[in-house]
Amino acid sequence: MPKVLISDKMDPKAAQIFRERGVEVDEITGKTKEELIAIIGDYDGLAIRSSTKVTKDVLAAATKLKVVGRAGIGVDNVDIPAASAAGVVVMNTPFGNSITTAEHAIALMFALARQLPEADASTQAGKWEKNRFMGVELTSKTLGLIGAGNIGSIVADRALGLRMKVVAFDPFLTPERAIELGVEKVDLDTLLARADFITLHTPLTEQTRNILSAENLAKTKKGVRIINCARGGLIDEAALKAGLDSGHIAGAALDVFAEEPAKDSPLFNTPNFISTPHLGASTTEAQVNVAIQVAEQMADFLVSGGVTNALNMPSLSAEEAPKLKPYMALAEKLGSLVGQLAHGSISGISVEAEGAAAELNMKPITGAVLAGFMRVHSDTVNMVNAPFLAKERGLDVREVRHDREGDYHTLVRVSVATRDGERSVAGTLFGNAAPRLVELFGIKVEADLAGHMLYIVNEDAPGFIGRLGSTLGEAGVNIGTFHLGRRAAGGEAVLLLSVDSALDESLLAKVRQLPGVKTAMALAF
Ligand SMILES: NC(=O)C1=CN([C@@H]2O[C@H](COP(=O)(O)OP(=O)(O)OC[C@H]3O[C@@H](n4cnc5c(N)ncnc54)[C@H](O)[C@@H]3O)[C@@H](O)[C@H]2O)C=CC1
Ligand SMILES: O=C(O)C(=O)COP(=O)(O)O
Repeated sequence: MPKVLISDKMDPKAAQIFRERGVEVDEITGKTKEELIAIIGDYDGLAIRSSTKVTKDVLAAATKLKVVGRAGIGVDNVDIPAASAAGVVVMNTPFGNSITTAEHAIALMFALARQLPEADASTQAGKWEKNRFMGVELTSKTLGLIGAGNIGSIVADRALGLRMKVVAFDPFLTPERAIELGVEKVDLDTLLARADFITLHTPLTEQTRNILSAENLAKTKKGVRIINCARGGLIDEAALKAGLDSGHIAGAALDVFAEEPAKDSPLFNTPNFISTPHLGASTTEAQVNVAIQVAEQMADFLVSGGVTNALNMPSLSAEEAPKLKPYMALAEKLGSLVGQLAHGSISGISVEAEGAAAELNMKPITGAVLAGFMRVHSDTVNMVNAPFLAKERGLDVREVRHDREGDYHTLVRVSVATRDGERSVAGTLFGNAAPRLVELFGIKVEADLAGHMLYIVNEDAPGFIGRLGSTLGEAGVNIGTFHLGRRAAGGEAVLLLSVDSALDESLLAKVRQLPGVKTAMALAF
């Protein structure tokens, strides 16, 4: 039974769903990195929010880990390249808390416009300072939206409802989408110069880090009010403090900080500064949404191989997964076979699908081919990291679907480009379930690829099989299955034998000395 650790506070629905789906679950929150490292080796899945940092060290200790599920959106607390390299799928729940977070940004905008926290504190202190608090109206003001994705779009919609004008800076926002949203697409400098309020809704990336730098803050309109419900690193906090102190910035509301938990920020107690402790996603509704979604997605993956909302792997629905499973087993075996047989530098690999296979989602099939192919050289390769490793190694990967009718109802062919030309192997599924090799380097042969195997290329000549049988028998090697194929009578023949024990080099050397043998290799699946 797969086992998941929930390491951040999550709605109880998550644990309930895991259990209902046959996944064992432990909820242990508030662990330090060292404490997490000490226990993570026991788990197949890790369900987190923003507190748990899934670093390289944590991943290195997570020897069984297959999936990290983020009950929320931002995944800047997960080292995704390290997870990909370790073959761990990283998923998030991209929509479950977007409305809630957009509403928090709007709440902070109102709070800034009317100085609600200060007015509240003053009133409850018995001061009744009616003349101290003079707000601004939102109607007709310009809201500058940095990032017009899911949350930014909802913020824009609500702001338009408040009769604000919305200008948006987002390099990926198309003019058509801007029209659909009712916002004006502008460049960053224009936004900075025109906005009365600025709200940030981008992920934290190398491009967005410090997007409101000292230099950019200096370009804002005097009296601007700034809201950040996205990520702390987007704003230079020292420059923000200076802008508030000088009065250039009329107010700032931060839900997120460069360093969290933020316990003694220089911004604290600055007039017109409001803060909340990363509460953007904290509503009952959003937390139930993300808890259910993350648990469903992780259970799908751990129980049936379905992949949804993964950031480092193509999607594979829970309905598709069972259909694709035998194909992935076939693909992995074919990848492994070419990986073991094709020596020397390989510059490209192509995966072709014919018949029923051509109707399927090919990405997982290709991932499995690459995993099988590269696992020959490294034990840590799997479906998740194989495409990344292939890219890193400059391997040219192609996918081809044929709609022609072939000899088999379904066929997957894997070809590699080697120095000696293209080498290809092909396989089918018997009864839609059992992987079977049907072609090896242009020779028709039917074989299961399983366990220890002996691969021989020889000149087809009478008496060879008997001599081979005796050689193996004398060495105490029992033959399980025996598959033979040849180009033409008396021509080159291929033999694939499954044997009950591993073959050692001295036995292979003896086989190579048999008359007519060109190649003899041990294979393992
Ligand atoms: N405070 C909180 O509790 C929460 C914070 N968040 C944060 O909000 C962020 C945004 O969430 P979504 O809208 O769902 O993400 P999204 O991916 O739908 O939208 C992000 C937008 O930012 C844009 N973008 C990327 N690079 C940019 C750049 N250099 N300049 C301007 N725009 C750029 C993208 O094109 C995209 O449209 C998340 O990445 C997360 O960090 C999300 C949920 C809760
Ligand atoms: O979903 C996100 O990106 C968030 O920042 C929400 O964070 P949280 O789950 O509340 O720690």
